[in-house]
This record gives sequence, structure tokens and C-alpha cells, in this order.
Amino acid sequence: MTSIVKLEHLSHKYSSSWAIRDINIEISKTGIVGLLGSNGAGKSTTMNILCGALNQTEGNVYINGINMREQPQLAKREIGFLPQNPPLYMDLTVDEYLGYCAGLRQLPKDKMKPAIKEAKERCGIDHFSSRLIRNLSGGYRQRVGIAQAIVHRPQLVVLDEPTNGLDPNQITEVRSLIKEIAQERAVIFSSHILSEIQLLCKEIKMIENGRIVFSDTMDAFNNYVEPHSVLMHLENPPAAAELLKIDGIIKVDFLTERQIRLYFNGSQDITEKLISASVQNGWRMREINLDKTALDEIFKQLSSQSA
Ligand SMILES: Nc1ncnc2c1ncn2[C@@H]1O[C@H](COP(=O)(O)OP(=O)(O)OP(=O)(O)O)[C@@H](O)[C@H]1O
Repeated sequence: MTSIVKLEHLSHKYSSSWAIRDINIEISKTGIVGLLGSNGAGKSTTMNILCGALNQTEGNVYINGINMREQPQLAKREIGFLPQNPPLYMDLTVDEYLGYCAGLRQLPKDKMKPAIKEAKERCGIDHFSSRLIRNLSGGYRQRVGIAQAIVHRPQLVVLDEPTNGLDPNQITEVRSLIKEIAQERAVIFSSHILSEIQLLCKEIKMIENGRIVFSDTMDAFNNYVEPHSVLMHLENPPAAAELLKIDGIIKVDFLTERQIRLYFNGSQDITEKLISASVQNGWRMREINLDKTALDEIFKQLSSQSA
């Protein structure tokens, strides 16, 4: 089966310096793939080239087997793109704007109305059809941006940091919208936030300094960077030596009098062991969490190792 995206030895140079170098990626036809990287890693450059908005210096882009350089119109037909700065026209209403986008996508006249209706319904903006885009909140503007990316029913939707700048409620809403639109097509979605990618994606491509440093399933990534520390709050904590007696615990850090970070190796059921030790010994546990900051720390190590 042909993959929806194939990037072959993709490199790009802005004036004198390389922004991305020898990127090779293949993406299958359904599900969400996350492109994770810190600011300036090369996510937008890769996405802009993938969508035909920027010409690469070297390498090839194939969309559904079609070479973007050789047949750009045909290749772009299957792509919906929400760039980092959504191309919204503030003085148009939602309907006018989506009509304009559908026109750019060369949708036949008779198919336009139903396609716009479907995109609006999908994105939950049907009730704002006649509203000027400038009068929508950030979250709803982002939905309009996603609606223009799906109005021509593409097989591939590319979203460059779609949750950037949104408040927590809007982020949750846009996330579930992304999940929904990915049910019948491939979605590539970029972020610099690891937890965001973990929540949404079945596959992860990590990019640092313009190179892919990790490319596998989300499960493989989670196994690779499995947390190895736990943060807990005990109202009545024991001495560190007591905690070190628990099987698997290798290091104890008291962050405050009652806030403790415990490092462990291998043990999968460490939280259960700690909870039962706390009950047996009257440590009065208030909170316990696998340490997310440690996960981010490992993520940093992973990128520097591969670089
Ligand atoms: N038009 C440009 N001219 C020169 N250099 C550029 C240009 N656009 C990007 N760069 C540089 O290329 C590198 C990759 O940038 P890119 O925008 O692709 O990264 P990114 O991962 O999307 O980062 P961010 O999340 O901050 O947008 C950076 O070093 C950036 O400064």
C-alpha cells in the first residue's frame, strides 16, 4: 500500500544555514502522527515543504505517490494545511471565508455548499456562519482554520502547532476535534509539548536541530522514556533510610519536609508498593504521581544523545 506521505532525503537551507537535514519519513493513511521538536527545530520548515508552500533545497516529497515538485497541483489536492499563523481574513464572515477557500481548492459549484456545511458541522462552527472572523474567540478562529483545511475533504491534514496560544478549555476542544477528523484520514500535527503529542498521536517523529532523532510508535516511545521517578506528598514521612528499604527504590530526595521524589529502577508496580507501605506505616499519603518532569528530562537527553 502506498503511504500518504513519503519524504526522501529532505533538506532545506535558508540563505547560508541548513534548517533541516536529510529527513526521511513515511506516513500511513490513517491516524495521527506527531512531529515533536523544540522551537526552531525545523517543524514548520518540514511542514511547509510537505504541503508545497516552500520549495526544498534537496530531496523529494511524495503525496500518495505523487511527486510534489513534478505535479504540485495534483499532490496538493490531497492536502489540507493549517500553517502556524492561520491565513484568516478578519473582514469575511465564516461562510464567505470558507466559500473563498473552497473556490481556491477548485471545488465544483454544486459541491461547494454541502462541503462547507460538512466542514462547519465537523468543526462545530455552524452557528457562527454569518459572523465576521474578527469577532470570534481564538479557539473558534482556530476551528475556522481547521475547517478550511478539511473543506475539500483531503486525505491528509497537516496542522502546525494548532493549539498554540489557546486557553486550556480551547486546547481540549481542539484536541478532540483533531481526533475526530483523524478517524477517516491521516493527520500530521506538530507541537513542542511532549504531553500533547502523547495524548493524541499513535506515532511520533522527533526533530531536533533539523534532524529526525526518534521515529516510532507512541508505545515504543513511552517504553523508551518510561518514567523512573515518582513524586509523593506524605503528611507523616519516614526517614530516607526507611524509604530506601522498599524494593526498587534507589534514591530519595526530600524536596520539602513532606514532598519527596523517589527514583526507582525497573519496578512497574512501584506506586502500589508505596501506597501499601504508606498505609501500613501511617505515613498519610496525600498525593502520588509518576514524575512528568522526569519524562521531559529524558526527552531532552534523548534528543541530545541522538544529535
Ligand atoms: N525564512 C527564514 N529565513 C531564515 N531562517 C529561517 C526562516 N524560517 C526559519 N528559519 C530558521 O530555520 C530553523 C528552523 O525553523 P522552523 O520554523 O522550521 O522551526 P520550528 O520547529 O517550526 O520552530 P517554531 O516552533 O519556533 O516555529 C530555525 O533556526 C529558524 O530560525
